[in-house]
Amino acid sequence: MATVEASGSDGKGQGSETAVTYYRLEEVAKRNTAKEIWLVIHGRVYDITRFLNEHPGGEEVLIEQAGADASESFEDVGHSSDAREMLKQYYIGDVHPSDLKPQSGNKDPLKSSSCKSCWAYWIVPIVGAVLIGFLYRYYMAESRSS
Ligand code: HEM
Repeated sequence: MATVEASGSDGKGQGSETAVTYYRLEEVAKRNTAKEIWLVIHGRVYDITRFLNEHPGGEEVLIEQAGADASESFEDVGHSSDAREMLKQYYIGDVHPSDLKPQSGNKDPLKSSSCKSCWAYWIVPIVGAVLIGFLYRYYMAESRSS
C-alpha cells in the first residue's frame, strides 16, 4: 500500500507544497512485467511503462531493471541532462523512508556497517602513528647510549 504524506520537509524540491506518495520496495518489485514497469532511481519511484518503446537505449535494459533500484545502471550509462529531465514525467512518488538505504535512512552511524566517519577509522591510524613515534625515539635513545 502506498502512503501519502504532505511534503515540504524532505528537501528534495519536487514541489514542496504537494503531497508525496510513498511506496514500499516490495510494492515496486511487483511492477516488473512488460504491462507495468516501475523502477527506483535515487530514492524516487518511476512508472516507465509508457516509456518502454521510446527509450533510446532499448526496452531490454529497462525490463532487466524492472521493479528494482536502477540508480547504479542509470548512472553507469552516463545519461545526459535531457535524460534526467525526462525522468520527471514518469515520477510517481518516493521510496518509503523505512526502505531507504542506511546512508540516508539510518540515523545511528555507529550501527552502520558502511560507517566511514566512525571514530575507529581515524583513531586507529593516529594511535598507530604515535606508537611508532615513541618506539622510534626509544630505539634512537638506546642506540645513542650504547
Ligand atoms: C526512466 C529512466 C530512463 C530514462 C528517462 C532514460 C533516458 C535515456 C535517453 C534520453 C537516452 C539517450 C542518451 C542520453 O540522452 O543520455 C538513453 C540512452 C540509454 N539508456 Fe536510458 N534512460 C532511463 C533508464 C535507463 C536504465 C535503467 C538503463 C539501464 C541500463 C538505461 C540504459 C541506457 C542505454 C544503454 C542507453 C544507450 C546509451 C548509448 O547509446 O550511448 N537507461 N536513455
